[in-house]
Amino acid sequence: MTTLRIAVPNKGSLSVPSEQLLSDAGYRVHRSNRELMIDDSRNDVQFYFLRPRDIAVYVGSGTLDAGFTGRDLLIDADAGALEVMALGYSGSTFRFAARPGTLTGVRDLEGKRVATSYPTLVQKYLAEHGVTVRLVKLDGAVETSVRLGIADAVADVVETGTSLRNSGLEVFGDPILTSEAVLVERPDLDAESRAAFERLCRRLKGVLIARQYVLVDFDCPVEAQEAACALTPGIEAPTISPLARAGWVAIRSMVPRDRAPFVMDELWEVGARAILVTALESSRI
Ligand SMILES: Nc1ncnc2c1ncn2[C@@H]1O[C@H](COP(=O)(O)OP(=O)(O)OP(=O)(O)O)[C@@H](O)[C@H]1O
Ligand SMILES: O=P(O)(O)OC[C@H]1O[C@H](OP(=O)(O)OP(=O)(O)O)[C@H](O)[C@@H]1O
Ligand SMILES: [Mg+2]
Repeated sequence: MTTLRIAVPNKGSLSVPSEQLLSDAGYRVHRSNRELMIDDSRNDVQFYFLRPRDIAVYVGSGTLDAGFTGRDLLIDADAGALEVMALGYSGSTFRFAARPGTLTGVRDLEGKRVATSYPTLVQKYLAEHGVTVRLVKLDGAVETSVRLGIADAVADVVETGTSLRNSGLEVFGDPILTSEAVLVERPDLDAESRAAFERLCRRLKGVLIARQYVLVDFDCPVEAQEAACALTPGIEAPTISPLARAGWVAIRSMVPRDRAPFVMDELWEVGARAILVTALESSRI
């Protein structure tokens, strides 16, 4: 059995939720003493804890088989790692920003000084739009650069927008990118590693689906069965079981978590009773 070598962020926004996802998927990933590597031999996996920015470099070069990173970091690394699955956390947009009223679109940036810690991502976008700028490469706290006079605009990660507001800046133009945490793979996985990697993907997907859905059980008069199933089509199809009460059936189905309260109201309206919602721990769909 081959051992899959996986890169996990050692700090920053991606670190805790990546560890949580792996742990929920049954992997032993928790570091008690800031270990640099954990050998989860029961699952034939080794976890390497690396700087988020470096993960796509290790995976792109084939040194490690897979990794957890951000889509923006992946594109900025431009190292050949491939996005396989969006993971639904550490969401952000990547935007241009400047002093309010000074710039309105990407074309206004021609010849201007643009500060960023994602130079490759920004250059790629500007090249696609035929715009040439003077890039100012910074390590962080990019928003401060305009006030200090080193740049005319910034290109940076925006989550809540608080950092921009606090620096007196405003986004302009279209979003450069919508980002979230992603699972990446090396470009040349061999057949044996691929089988192990696909097992990892199934496990992660199982947890992501369990987070997105709840299980809804309810009793339903036979004459309302069709209307109830239309409200709860599930992923495949609802399960219908006989009930020890003439004229009634029991129905079980998966419902998107954020829709559950509305579906419960609508089921009640069509005559369903004893409506129960249960959280899922994991799944294999
Ligand atoms: N509020 C946020 N600030 C920074 N990055 C965020 C935020 N929300 C989501 N992200 C995503 O997290 C990744 C950046 O992680 P990284 O660890 O480099 O920066 P960080 O979370 O700001 O940590 P630090 O600056 O403390 O090192 C990117 O994919 C980015 O899109
Ligand atoms: O839209 P917001 O919710 O304000 O989040 C986005 C900001 O957070 C991050 O900065 P961080 O605090 O990590 O500092 P850094 O720029 O030095 O990494 C990021 O670089 C943005 O500046
Ligand atoms: Mg940061």
